[in-house]
Amino acid sequence: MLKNNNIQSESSEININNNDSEMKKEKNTSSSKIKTLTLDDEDDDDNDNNKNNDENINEEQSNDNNDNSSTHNDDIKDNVRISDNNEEETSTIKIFSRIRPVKYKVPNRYWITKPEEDVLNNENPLPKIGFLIPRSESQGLINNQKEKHEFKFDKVFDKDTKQEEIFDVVAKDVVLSVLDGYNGTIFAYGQTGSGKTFTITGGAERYEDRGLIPRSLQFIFKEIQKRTDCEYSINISYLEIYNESGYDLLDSSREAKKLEDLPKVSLMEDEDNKIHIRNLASIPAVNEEEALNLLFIGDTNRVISETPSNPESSRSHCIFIVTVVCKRHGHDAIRKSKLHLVDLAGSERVAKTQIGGTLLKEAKYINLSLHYLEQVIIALHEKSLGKRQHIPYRNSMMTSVLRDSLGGNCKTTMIATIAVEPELIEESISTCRFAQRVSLISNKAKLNEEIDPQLVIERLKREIARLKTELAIARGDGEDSNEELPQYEKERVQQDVQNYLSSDLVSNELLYNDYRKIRYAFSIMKNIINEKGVNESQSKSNNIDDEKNIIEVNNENVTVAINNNISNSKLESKNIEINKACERLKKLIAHRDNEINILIGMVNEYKKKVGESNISLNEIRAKSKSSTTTLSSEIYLSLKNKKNNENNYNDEHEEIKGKPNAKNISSSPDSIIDNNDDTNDKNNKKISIILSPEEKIKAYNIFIQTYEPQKWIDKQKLLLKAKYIEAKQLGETANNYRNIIKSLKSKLVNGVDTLTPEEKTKIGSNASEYASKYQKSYCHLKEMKIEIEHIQHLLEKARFKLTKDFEFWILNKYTTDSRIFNTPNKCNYNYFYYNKLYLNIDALLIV
Ligand SMILES: Nc1ncnc2c1ncn2[C@@H]1O[C@H](COP(=O)(O)OP(=O)(O)OP(=O)(O)O)[C@@H](O)[C@H]1O
Repeated sequence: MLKNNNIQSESSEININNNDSEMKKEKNTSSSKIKTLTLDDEDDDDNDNNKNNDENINEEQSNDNNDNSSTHNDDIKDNVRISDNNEEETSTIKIFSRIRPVKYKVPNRYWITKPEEDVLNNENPLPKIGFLIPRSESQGLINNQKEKHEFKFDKVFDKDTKQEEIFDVVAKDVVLSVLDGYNGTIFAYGQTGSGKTFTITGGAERYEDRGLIPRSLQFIFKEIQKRTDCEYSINISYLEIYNESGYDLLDSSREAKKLEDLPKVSLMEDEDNKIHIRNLASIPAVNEEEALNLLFIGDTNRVISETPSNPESSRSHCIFIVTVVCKRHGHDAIRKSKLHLVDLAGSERVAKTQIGGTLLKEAKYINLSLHYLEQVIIALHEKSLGKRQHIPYRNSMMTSVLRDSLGGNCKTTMIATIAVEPELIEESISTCRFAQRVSLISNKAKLNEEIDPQLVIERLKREIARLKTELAIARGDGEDSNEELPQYEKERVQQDVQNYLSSDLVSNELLYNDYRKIRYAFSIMKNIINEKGVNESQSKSNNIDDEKNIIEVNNENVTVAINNNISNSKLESKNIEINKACERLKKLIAHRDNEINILIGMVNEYKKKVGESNISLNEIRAKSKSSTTTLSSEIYLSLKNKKNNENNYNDEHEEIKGKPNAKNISSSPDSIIDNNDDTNDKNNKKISIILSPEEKIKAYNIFIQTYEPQKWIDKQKLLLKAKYIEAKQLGETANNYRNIIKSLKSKLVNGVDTLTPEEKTKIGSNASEYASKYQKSYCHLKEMKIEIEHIQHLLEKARFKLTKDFEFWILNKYTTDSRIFNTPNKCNYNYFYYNKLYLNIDALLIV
């Protein structure tokens, strides 16, 4: 059961370490006791250890080259213990590998060994993935280079594995544990382009390609519905770590054009060594749609703020956090757990990539943080062997955030994404080696349960009220008289009894110190029990008595019981009951009606948006017809306020400012550079290229002809249209069912006295048949809504990407080929300034 959580965005401080398993009062973690965490704030001995670890890595890697590389530690793997009190589970991190489909035909240099095929290793068989690196003939005849490399995994997923299977095997158990109150982490590791984002978030093309995040959200909300003994609240956060700085991806207050526009988060550590993320929004989601919407906001911010240096690859680490709070009915303790879904940046080594500039800077940061991750993993292994105590989590932001996921209070799973193209195999072997080390880490997942003082107060208040009532009765203070209970009091008691019987809450009690009310409540309950007994015996015997017709419309637990053959004295009250049940049914239908209208409104909106996205794709063309001064491309480049940059920046700034009449020129339709220097924020310069309408049309037409994703965009638009038609038909069918139910119901009500019992039975079973049809089409419509929203989101992302790609394309064209604009002189003039400015700014960004 999900708590209808209307709270605003929760505290902007997220506590990562939920490592208090014992019931205890929340400790005072006031800001005075929390200190800001600086990442280089590491003990000296760690630096020494880092050095040792470097050596260890090398040593381990060279070992791996010389002997069997199946280092997956079977002893530890088997050693999953559950402590006596069942609140703490020690287990090693599970590792999986997933092979990405090859992008072109390549020689097959890998194989998968299933456990049953592994005749040499029968004791603890695990699947293996193997790679072949043929010996290089250029190294001569005597060549000891190892050709075959094999690695064990808990499971190896081959190229054709569906996303659904990945979720079922890799994520389901972790998500279930999170709902039970344990922390869980799933992280993807692998080289650029090996399928980490595809696995964690999903593919950008098809609904079936949804990744672990949307599937986990769907699973969580479905599971919560089933768990009626608990009240859950779910909060979502989405963090991106780029070059050792953290950003909140769920910010929708500002129009982010680049990563630096997003709110920056910081890490704090309290006196209990718990890490808190400051300034990261934690937004409540009451249903799957809301949670998916937050994912979409984060994903869109991710796309918009993608660094231009390498648009094809994510150069940052992204962590999607689901916080689950569970209150069990009748318990004072609450369970608070977190699910981290982590998409790490590409793990390729800098040395191998011939890159420079911003890319090199990014790669260094990525490598550094992944290197620190590796160090943490090695240190954890050494700790398990008793060789060291301290783990250098604080060396990087990513390891600080994932502190509990690695060797802490968490059930962690890693998925190694593998590319098997021959030129990428070496990197894939590195990924597998990394995974083998990860598999050695042992985590202690604890049940994150703590007493909630609020719940205790509520329980004590109830207890006091009960004791007061009992005391009043014991003293004889309770009201008692021979007078009959007034009608309004009777109705109130009736309502109380109904609430009492329908509520799952243990806290829901009937407390009266008036004997008349107590007696009346008992009589109501007696009647209900008697009636229930009659109904049950009837349905058991499956023999519909001519005298008694019972119609059950099982639509969201609404049961309409109509009993015809009842004594005159009870007839009136039965009629009231029937009317009440009809009213409830009416309300339910009106409610559903409303929901269907909303859904239909929504699909209509999508239809409009499909039209709009057509417009947006041709936006530039359309707008340019009506305006001569519209910007076709605006690129906001943020200059960092670094002292060492300032001089460069000011020089550049002066140079542009010094150009004659920049502002006057901006109103002309010719291509110019508009240096918008009246902004207050000196660090945020806006550089615009203004093209004439003709130039814009021309540029866009050329761009779109070769824009590969356009084909996919067109296909998705068609698909969306088809889905819309399907949803509309489904909505109409549901409406028809609803109308039929309505007319059957009124037939029944109007014919209470005139219809024969057979007729009533028939109408009743018809109504229940249509109710279940209605329910089915309603559920189907709801599923379609999510699918339509997903496609819509993919299109939105594609639209952002198209805009960005067009901007960068136009920028490159500007700098390389001004002929397309047909105004060679002016373009050359602008090209000169623009190109110069752009390059300089790019240089400034490399701090
Ligand atoms: N299992 C798969 N099935 C189909 N396509 C896949 C699969 N894995 C990856 N792809 C495709 O390969 C491309 C690269 O994948 P993806 O972006 O997930 O890589 P990545 O590891 O996240 O890269 P980076 O580290 O650069 O972000 C994408 O176009 C993606 O759709």
